[in-house]
Amino acid sequence: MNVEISEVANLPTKFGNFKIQAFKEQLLDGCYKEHLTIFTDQMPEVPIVRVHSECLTGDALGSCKCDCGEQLEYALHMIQKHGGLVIYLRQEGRNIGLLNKVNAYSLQDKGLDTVAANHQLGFSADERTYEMVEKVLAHFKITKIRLLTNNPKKIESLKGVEIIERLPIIVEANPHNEAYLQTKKSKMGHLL
Ligand SMILES: Nc1nc2c(ncn2[C@@H]2O[C@H](COP(=O)(O)OP(=O)(O)OP(=O)(O)O)[C@@H](O)[C@H]2O)c(=O)[nH]1
Ligand SMILES: [Zn+2]
Repeated sequence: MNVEISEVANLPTKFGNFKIQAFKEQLLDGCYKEHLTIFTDQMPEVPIVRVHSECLTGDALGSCKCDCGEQLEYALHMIQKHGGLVIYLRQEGRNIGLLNKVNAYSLQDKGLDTVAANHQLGFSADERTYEMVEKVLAHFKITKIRLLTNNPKKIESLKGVEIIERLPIIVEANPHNEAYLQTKKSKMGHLL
């Protein structure tokens, strides 16, 4: 995997002061994906790590259809308090991309759930991979983590690191994401 790594820069936020560093992943087809790490100056020996997948609608637009935006805020808050890092992976729509995610949302408007909509479009329920996480953690010389997730598949998929503890990342449901969260629990095995 060919990865270009940026310098470290300061990022003051409403959650406190962080550092950021970008990782540009060269893909086989000549395209690239730019990921971001957001981390604290002080890092405990076993830091809290959140592997967050891009959700433009949830992270930036305040969408109520999912729990992504609130999970990101929770993660930044936790990391600011206890030390650690967020690995923000550009795997929009569980890696089907923004255009396909909007098509999936359109199918959900017609009654399909989040998994069935992906299948209808010819994708699996979750198309993400996590090789980048191994690369990032090696860069930070992190070998043991406390992982913020409810997703058992994510825990299984992370290689090259010892997950000392899983920390739940549960945010309150709302009328728009109740069915989505239920599907994540029943069809994708999320620990909700
Ligand atoms: N294809 C698709 N992607 C979605 C949908 N809703 C959210 N996403 C994407 O799902 C990703 C987040 O995954 P989640 O399944 O919510 O959570 P997770 O990261 O697997 O698990 P946690 O670590 O517990 O949060 C982001 O990339 C979102 O863009 C949807 O209805 N369809
Ligand atoms: Zn989302």
